[in-house]
Amino acid sequence: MTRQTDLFPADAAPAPTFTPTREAGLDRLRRFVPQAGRAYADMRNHDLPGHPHVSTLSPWLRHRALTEAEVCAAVTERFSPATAEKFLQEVLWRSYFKGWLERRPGVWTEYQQGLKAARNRIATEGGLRSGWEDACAGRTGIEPFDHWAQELAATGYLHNHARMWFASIWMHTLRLPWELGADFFLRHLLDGDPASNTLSWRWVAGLHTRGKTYAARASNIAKYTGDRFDGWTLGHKLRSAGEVEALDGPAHPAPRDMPGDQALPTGGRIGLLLHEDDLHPDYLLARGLEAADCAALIAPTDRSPLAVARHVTDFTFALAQDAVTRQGGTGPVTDDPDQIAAWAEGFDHIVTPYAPTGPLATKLARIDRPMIRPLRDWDAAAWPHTTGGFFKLKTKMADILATVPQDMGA
Ligand SMILES: Cc1cc2nc3c(=O)[nH]c(=O)nc-3n(C[C@H](O)[C@H](O)[C@H](O)COP(=O)(O)OP(=O)(O)OC[C@H]3O[C@@H](n4cnc5c(N)ncnc54)[C@H](O)[C@@H]3O)c2cc1C
Repeated sequence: MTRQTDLFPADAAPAPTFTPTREAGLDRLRRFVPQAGRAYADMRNHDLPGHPHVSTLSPWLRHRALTEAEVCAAVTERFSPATAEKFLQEVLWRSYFKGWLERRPGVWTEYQQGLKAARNRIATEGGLRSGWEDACAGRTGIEPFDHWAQELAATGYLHNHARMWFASIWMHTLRLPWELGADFFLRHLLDGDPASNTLSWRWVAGLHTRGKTYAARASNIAKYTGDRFDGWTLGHKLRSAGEVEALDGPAHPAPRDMPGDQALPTGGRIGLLLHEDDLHPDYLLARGLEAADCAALIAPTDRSPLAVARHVTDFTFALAQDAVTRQGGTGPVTDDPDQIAAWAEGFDHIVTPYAPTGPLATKLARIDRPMIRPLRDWDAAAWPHTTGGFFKLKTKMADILATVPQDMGA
């Protein structure tokens, strides 16, 4: 998936690879843990070749092939929560976005409508279309931006700081609709997530924290990329902070109620349906689930109306297959809800992890069959505090970490 070009010199540290198994995720976690304390707090903002200062765990976390609880457990076994606070907070950002969107599913629909409108515009506005094509292909002439576009397409991953700079340049300097940028990310990121991606793009646009936008600065890019890019030239190409304006949009909808937990059935033949949003049924097994078989539903191609990168579909499929195999399952691993419906006929009950707002939940809803959807303790603890800003959730970190043993089924 990676390629060598001027932007990927042969002597640079190799890009991380993402093997689609839980074992590979656990191995990445074991190697990262010693760095999750002060080293992470000091260095996490540096976007350097090989990404040595961050965990690169997101492709596994996004699909819950590794869970937030077990990642936090591994880190807090080594460091006190105070020493690892920065890292633990980043994991909580994921829970914040997942809960925020779950409580306001209309924002996902609004994004999809915005994307449709933006695609209509590129069908009729030639200038916009070529600007969008150049941005996706990494040929805008803005050197770091072009590098990140190519890095994303080649590796399926971008550092958080690069994502922020990229999104800012996309909408504030290139003046492209933010929804097209969010779509470009979703089509290529192995960790592409309806909540983290949509809400992060909205945050850079000034739509999440209303009126507060993020401006990419040349000096900041130069500093945190190890001076790989010429900051002086870049400074003349980027719109300055004073020229960057927050976008306007409708007010946030009021949060809907928390989803309830559901008890496991006490008898009958049970089929366990895993899915791309939760591939590790540790909490269900700990609650006493005894399933006769296991299958998995995925929806990577539903991330976008455009073609989703092959590395995304392959990764998602293989990770789901790995999860079913680990459970000794013989059921289908598929993006076809009809196949799942046919498999489900062999059982009295279907149990499936609660699926949050996004393409998978939409697909799951097309299966005309009642399902039991237990909620993870982690989500049950975090999501009630996602009705406002991140700060509210951050203050609940100790309570959320307290759910780790139940969530992991320890
Ligand atoms: C415009 C934009 C789009 C993004 N799109 C996605 C996306 O589609 N999917 C996704 O998982 N993350 C997304 N993020 C958040 C973040 O960039 C990635 O989670 C992070 O870079 C993943 O790399 P890592 O595993 O090395 O992170 P680490 O720094 O090692 O953090 C550990 C874990 O914490 C979580 N995390 C860290 N930072 C954030 C954050 N800012 N928001 C939410 N969760 C976070 C991730 O699960 C990550 O694996 C986006 C950020 C921006 C600015």
